[in-house]
Amino acid sequence: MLKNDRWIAEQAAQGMLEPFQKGLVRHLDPEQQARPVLSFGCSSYGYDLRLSAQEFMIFRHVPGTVMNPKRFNPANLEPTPLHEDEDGRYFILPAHSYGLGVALEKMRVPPYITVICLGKSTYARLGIIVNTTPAEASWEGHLTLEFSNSSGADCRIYAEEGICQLLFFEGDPCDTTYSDRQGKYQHQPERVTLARI
Ligand SMILES: O=c1ccn([C@H]2C[C@H](O)[C@@H](COP(=O)(O)OP(=O)(O)OP(=O)(O)O)O2)c(=O)[nH]1
Repeated sequence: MLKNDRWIAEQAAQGMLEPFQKGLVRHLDPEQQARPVLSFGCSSYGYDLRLSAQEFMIFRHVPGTVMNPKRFNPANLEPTPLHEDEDGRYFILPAHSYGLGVALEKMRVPPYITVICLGKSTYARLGIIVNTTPAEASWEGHLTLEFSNSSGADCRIYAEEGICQLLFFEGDPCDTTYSDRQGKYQHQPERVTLARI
């Protein structure tokens, strides 16, 4: 079953999401409608995560090499700077490129839950595709987030604002959780975690 806002708030109080924002935030100063932000926080049946300002990396071609998921070469990734102006803090994902960021929130997935991560409509309308795969039962840490800019224009990706939406699905109890099998991506810090084998 897809879990609702009440359940998400109850679980967040027990550590599922830190920090937790009850209700969707659309302005940093709601009183004055000052500085609109890409929305984040709890929605009816999901939670919109924020992108951390800590780090954003972009893939580049290293001449003469082919990427190998069994031997990932960190030289294929280049950190990109954080910019700031009156609209907020942001990274730039160039046209037709692929980038990795990290979620600001720490997650602790309950043992009977699978979390699906999807994009936000506002970014989707600009050609940004979120490629994040499910977060598994009893996985803990900061999600590494994967983005493709499928458009022909460079795009701002705002830090500390909404970046993707989580859906929480309850399943029948499983025999072995991600924590039980000591998965290699357990306890990711608030930094981009590279592919491992
Ligand atoms: O985009 C993603 C997707 C998942 N995760 C985290 C949560 C998830 O529970 C864990 C492992 O993901 P998955 O099982 O898909 O990884 P795998 O490639 O199958 O590796 P493993 O052998 O550890 O399962 O990594 C991320 O940080 N970012």
